[in-house]
Amino acid sequence: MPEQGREVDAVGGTPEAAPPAVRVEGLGKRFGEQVAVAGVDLVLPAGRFVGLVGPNGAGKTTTLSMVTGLLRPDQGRVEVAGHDVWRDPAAVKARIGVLPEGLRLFERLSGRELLAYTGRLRGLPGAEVDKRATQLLDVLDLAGSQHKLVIDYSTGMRKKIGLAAALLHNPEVLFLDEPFEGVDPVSAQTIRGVLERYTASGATVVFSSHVMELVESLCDWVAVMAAGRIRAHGPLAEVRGDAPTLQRAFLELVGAQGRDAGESLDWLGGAR
Ligand SMILES: Nc1ncnc2c1ncn2[C@@H]1O[C@H](COP(=O)(O)OP(=O)(O)OP(=O)(O)O)[C@@H](O)[C@H]1O
Repeated sequence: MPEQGREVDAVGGTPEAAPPAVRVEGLGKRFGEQVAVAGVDLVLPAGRFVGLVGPNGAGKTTTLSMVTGLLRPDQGRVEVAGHDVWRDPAAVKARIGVLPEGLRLFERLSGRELLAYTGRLRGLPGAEVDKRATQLLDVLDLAGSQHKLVIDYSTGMRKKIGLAAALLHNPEVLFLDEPFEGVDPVSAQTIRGVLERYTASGATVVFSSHVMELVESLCDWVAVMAAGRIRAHGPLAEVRGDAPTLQRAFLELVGAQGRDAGESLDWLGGAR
């Protein structure tokens, strides 16, 4: 598939019996004249920490929205944990947790109430919801703010309560759009710990990010997207190839090496 760019590995040793966490075939979406996703084929094996990276406007959010059942594709199909997202949405939604971009929460609930409500919507028994909510609030350092209304939360606190809500039912696959944006370094470290523990238990995390160092240090599987297409995907080491860092490999893959870094802004800076 030359138009899909280089596929650097097969499914990475996942046993035949276990369905991949995500299987995407011929996925496409356009908004008027703008092609946001231009026919993506992608297989993400289960149990991995997957990073979806790409420049602004590459189509990451549109892809994640279609994969998680939030946006209907124009073409193609998506399976998550072996279930078709658009034919069997209830089965998929029971198995996934989502932290979308521009997270919309029930603003007039407190953090604790939001988790109680989410847990009950997920069909968990009340006592179990309370137990898990207490643990998540504690681990994510939100216990002190649990009775504050969500509308009064900071950006980072909103990410953390959104993450707690997405994890509450212990999903098989967790999708996170820019989970570390607006999160302070201490909280980022906490979130990392939670996610590492979660994937170590066999679950899958798929997250989008612009921060290559973060992706390099967290992920064992990477998909690089540009202009609506997958440029490369596979184990981190293979996508990085001979490049010294993922950042360098990324710049080469998306064709941004040597781009004019502001030389044309001859009026900027200097003496007035
Ligand atoms: N609702 C929409 N209406 C019109 N165009 C859209 C819409 N959503 C996305 N697009 C366009 O589709 C393309 C892909 O956008 P998308 O948000 O998926 O990119 P992204 O990789 O998530 O970018 P970023 O890293 O900046 O968040 C862009 O050109 C964007 O302008």
